Amino acid sequence: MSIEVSKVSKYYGQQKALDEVSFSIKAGEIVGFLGPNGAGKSTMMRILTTYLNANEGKATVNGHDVVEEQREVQKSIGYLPENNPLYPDMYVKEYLSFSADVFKLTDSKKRIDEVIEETGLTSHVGKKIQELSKGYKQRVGLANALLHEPKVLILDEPTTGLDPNQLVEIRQLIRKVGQKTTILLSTHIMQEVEAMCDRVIIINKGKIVADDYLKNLKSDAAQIIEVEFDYKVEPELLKRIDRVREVTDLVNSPGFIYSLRFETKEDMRSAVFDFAHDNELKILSLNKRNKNLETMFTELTKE
Ligand SMILES: Nc1ncnc2c1ncn2[C@@H]1O[C@H](COP(=O)(O)OP(=O)(O)OP(=O)(O)O)[C@@H](O)[C@H]1O
Repeated sequence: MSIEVSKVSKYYGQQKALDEVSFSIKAGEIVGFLGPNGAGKSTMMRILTTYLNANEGKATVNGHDVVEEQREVQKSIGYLPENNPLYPDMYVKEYLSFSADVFKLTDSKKRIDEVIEETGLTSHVGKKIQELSKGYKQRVGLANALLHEPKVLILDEPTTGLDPNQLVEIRQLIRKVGQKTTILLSTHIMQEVEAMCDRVIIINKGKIVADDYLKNLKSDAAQIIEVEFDYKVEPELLKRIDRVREVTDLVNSPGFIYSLRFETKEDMRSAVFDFAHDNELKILSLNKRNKNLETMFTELTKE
């Protein structure tokens, strides 16, 4: 296992930021660590990168204990912290050389050129970091995290503050890096996970509330049918349709539109047509969509 976390708890004073968190990540996986603000993502990442100690539980990275073998963990892990701390006055190459010295890399010149190439920084090496766009600053942060060829990369909200074009580029870069490296990345945006990850671990208020591969979560997704009738219908009546879980009267829309949520993979549109026929209603429009992962995330992390 690349990362193994077992019943880790962390307190800040009285506050429990992590509550018996357990998960394991196999070599080669790209895993999204998803949760709303304050869920405990950064705290977990700081524990894995040895910057913070847990109060209870055990965590290992590449088989090394994060408390007992900190040096070994640091050697085998690349970390891009939230807010990507860089030295704005340094030139890109100068900064990477400085980091390589800190890491005590041998043959650092060759390795620096490799990471510059890998992260698409070639045309920007002669620039000062402060002159770079946010997207290119993230590339420098990634290049820095990759310098010592870590087996595991930990990226804390790597795409925060990027514009849509930069977002696409950094996501592609992370996917590319993920072909050779195990990645755990945190975010509070579900689409982000869909764009980059094979698997998602959802954390809320310090507890893991879901941990699965995206392909499984997608196949479990329920369906939502939005239907417009020619007449007002009591939601209670709509709840009698077979397998309806929830009825929402979309009162803000013009017309009589209702959203019906079904917990089944079977296409339920014909049941809605039958309902309209039996109740002498006409269907003016009908729209079926699968419950997306965004909805699932909202449900799992609501107050
Ligand atoms: N140094 C600290 N001292 C006290 N409380 C802290 C400290 N760091 C984090 N916390 C609290 O612990 C909880 C978890 O915080 P953490 O930063 O790990 O969450 P997060 O999921 O990374 O959030 P965000 O997405 O906002 O970065 C929050 O309630 C936060 O206020």
